[in-house]
Amino acid sequence: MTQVPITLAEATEKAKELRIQLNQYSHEYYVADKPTVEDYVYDRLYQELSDIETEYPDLITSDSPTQRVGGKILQGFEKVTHEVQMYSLNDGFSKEDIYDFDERVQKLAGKQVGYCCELKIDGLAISLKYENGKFVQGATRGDGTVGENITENLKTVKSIPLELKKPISVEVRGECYMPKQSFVNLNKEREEAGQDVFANPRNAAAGSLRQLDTSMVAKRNLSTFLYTVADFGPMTAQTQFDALNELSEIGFRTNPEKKLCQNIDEVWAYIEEYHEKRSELPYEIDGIVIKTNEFTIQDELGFTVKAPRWAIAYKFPPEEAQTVVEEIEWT
Ligand SMILES: NC(=O)c1cnc(OC2CCCC2)nc1N
Repeated sequence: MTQVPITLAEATEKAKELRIQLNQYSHEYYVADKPTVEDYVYDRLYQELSDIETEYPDLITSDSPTQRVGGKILQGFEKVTHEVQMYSLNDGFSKEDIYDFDERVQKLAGKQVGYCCELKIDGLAISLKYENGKFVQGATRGDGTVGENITENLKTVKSIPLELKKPISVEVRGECYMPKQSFVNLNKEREEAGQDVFANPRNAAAGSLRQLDTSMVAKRNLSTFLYTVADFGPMTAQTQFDALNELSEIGFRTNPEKKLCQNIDEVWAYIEEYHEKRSELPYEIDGIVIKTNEFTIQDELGFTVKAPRWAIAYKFPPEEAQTVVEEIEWT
């Protein structure tokens, strides 16, 4: 047990200092993927904060790192109506589909347009709402109009900031996913415990977010990549590429592999590049998402009932079953 400051005033000051320091270390590790301290440094400061909060429970704040471990047992998930519909994507399966998409876009836009290309993360679409910089609501996509309130579960996902770098009110959307290695470890644990294993990381992420015991979610090492701004608040980006950078600046985790392509040939080259690199990535992708970069063009092209006209998802052919080469024990 570390020495707990004797006065409430000292404890209040020390708790605030520790929260800021721990949240910074957590951002570096879980959002920026650039940790600057060893785990034991984090753990020691965490223990100090936890001791102070145990001594002075009134000092616990919603953005304290101690709140990430969950521990609530939920009765169920309330419904949430998305003010801005969460659209799905039209799919393309061939080079021809992608070139046809480009032809349609150029015809509608009346000019050559640039595209923002993003890896298509194979997870679960989520929506995150912030008021004055504080995380206030997290929800699943559901049918695009009505989803489920999974705020308590998403609070345990370390890459989701509980407080933004600016006290702004925005709604953002992205993918919650389980890294490949976490999926392998989880299935190994489940197999050893005689439980059913998950078929793929996407199902494992979905199953984890449906847990009613939030401490279970905290242990599943889920992560996120954010890619859409539904309510811009004071955000100023005028293109998708800039929006991704702005999301990162205010504290969200975004995927670093994005590329701004000047024409569809560059888009196709990007698709081939990441079809090659797919197996090396620490998370599963099932394709590439191609979006017209300028928001003015997106506004011009608009949406069909279910999907934007200004985007298409190129789906990779299903991965050949990985032939696992068993290590032959040579006697
Ligand atoms: N799974 C993904 O990685 C992904 C999915 N969707 C989108 O954008 C859609 C969202 C609504 C209109 C375009 N982008 C992505 N990167």
